[in-house]
Amino acid sequence: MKKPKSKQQKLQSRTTELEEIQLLKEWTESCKPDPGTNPLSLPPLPAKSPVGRIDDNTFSRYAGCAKFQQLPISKNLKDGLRQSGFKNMTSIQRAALPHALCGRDILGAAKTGSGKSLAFIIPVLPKVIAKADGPGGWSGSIICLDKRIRL
Ligand SMILES: Nc1ncnc2c1ncn2[C@@H]1O[C@H](COP(=O)(O)OP(=O)(O)OP(=O)(O)O)[C@@H](O)[C@H]1O
Repeated sequence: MKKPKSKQQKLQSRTTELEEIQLLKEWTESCKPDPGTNPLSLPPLPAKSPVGRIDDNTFSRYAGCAKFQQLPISKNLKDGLRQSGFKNMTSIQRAALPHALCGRDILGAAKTGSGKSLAFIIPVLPKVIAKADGPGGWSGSIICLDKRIRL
């Protein structure tokens, strides 16, 4: 059984989490794709190119990247995706995620089973986690207008 974390350990891990959130914010902001552009028109990152912070003021490009591991999302989320077998993004994910992660509204359409769910869930999770301990708690809304709800 896992030993419960001490108060000190909990504080340390929350501090690390907040540092990561700050880093992801800087990364997301500094490499925003131009509004209205289609990330699918950009080439994927070369296979072995560095991901994340490259030097003090430079981060890797995430628009056009083809792998979840190249996105500015937390290590926990990347681990979860990898453990679930998600490695390469589908086209709708590649097109939507770079804009959605930097806070833009997206209107996307893609056929059934093309991976739309992860395209809208991944951008919501970091916001929910960042606000988990803040005032007002956390929330996210997903409005589904499909035949199950119209019943
Ligand atoms: N990048 C990916 N790599 C591999 N499998 C994926 C990926 N993204 C989603 N999937 C899988 O593809 C299947 C369909 O995904 P999902 O349900 O998100 O599609 P959808 O476009 O939202 O479908 P619907 O139109 O029915 O709502 C699921 O089994 C999901 O786990």
